[in-house]
Amino acid sequence: MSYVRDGAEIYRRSFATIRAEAELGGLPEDVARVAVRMIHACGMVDLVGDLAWSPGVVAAAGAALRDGAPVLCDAQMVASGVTRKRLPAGNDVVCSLGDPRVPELAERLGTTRSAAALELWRDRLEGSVVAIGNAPTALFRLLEMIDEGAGRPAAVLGVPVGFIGAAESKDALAGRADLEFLVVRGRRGGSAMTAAAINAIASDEE
Ligand SMILES: C/C1=C2N=C(/C=C3N=C(/C(C)=C4\N[C@@](C)([C@@H]5N=C1[C@](C)(CCC(=O)O)[C@H]5CC(=O)O)[C@@](C)(CC(=O)O)[C@@H]4CCC(=O)O)[C@@](C)(CC(=O)O)[C@@H]\3CCC(=O)O)C(C)(C)[C@@H]/2CCC(=O)O
Repeated sequence: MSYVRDGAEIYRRSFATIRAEAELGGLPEDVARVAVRMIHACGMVDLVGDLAWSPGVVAAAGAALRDGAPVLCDAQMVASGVTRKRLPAGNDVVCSLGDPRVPELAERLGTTRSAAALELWRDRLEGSVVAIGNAPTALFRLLEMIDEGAGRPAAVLGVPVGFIGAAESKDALAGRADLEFLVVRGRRGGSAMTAAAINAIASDEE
């Protein structure tokens, strides 16, 4: 059978197709580069219309990563998708969802495990890069924690997917003047897209 077998060539053609088909013209260059990689992860060139961002988000997240900030992820699927060799400072990629304390925390706090797991981020939140790709409750809880005085991340990529709370949690993030953020408005999102955004910000290489 005839098909492309060269990984680098597949990537080159994919990115060229996305740049030809997606309407990237209205995006700042740094956000466009992130959008291309997010589209690459989900195959939906119309994703651009759902993106919302604060003007400094890519620069802030990139600078934080170069300074060694950890990447705090809501789901292991997000953490697994981050390409470690793209990270500029051997950054820690943290997902606390599997910590043995989390089920009891969730029970006590009356919330999901995804939201409860953020309690274990408290000492690392300040200056971090937060990547939420699955759980709307984690994004809601992050905003509550920041309002309660927890550390302020350098940037928040808020891309949870789904039907219950996903759009609302991302609207809440996009309404924040005090945070650098990138969101995909509406129901679309997911771990792969979120990891792709981190990978784009972490390195200029395609
Ligand atoms: C309500 C939840 C949603 N999960 C979605 C989609 C996917 N989730 C997968 C997997 C394997 C996991 N999801 C959990 C995070 C689990 N999912 C939830 C919760 C019940 C609540 C989260 C919330 O509403 O904020 C959540 C459990 C919790 O108590 O927090 C997961 C921890 C469940 C588990 O396996 O224990 C697990 C994450 C594992 C990890 O990576 O660390 C899917 C792969 C579903 C599947 O198995 O088929 C899929 C992945 C989507 C993605 O790209 O990330 C929704 C649709 C996001 C949904 C939330 C919104 C809704 O409208 O329902």
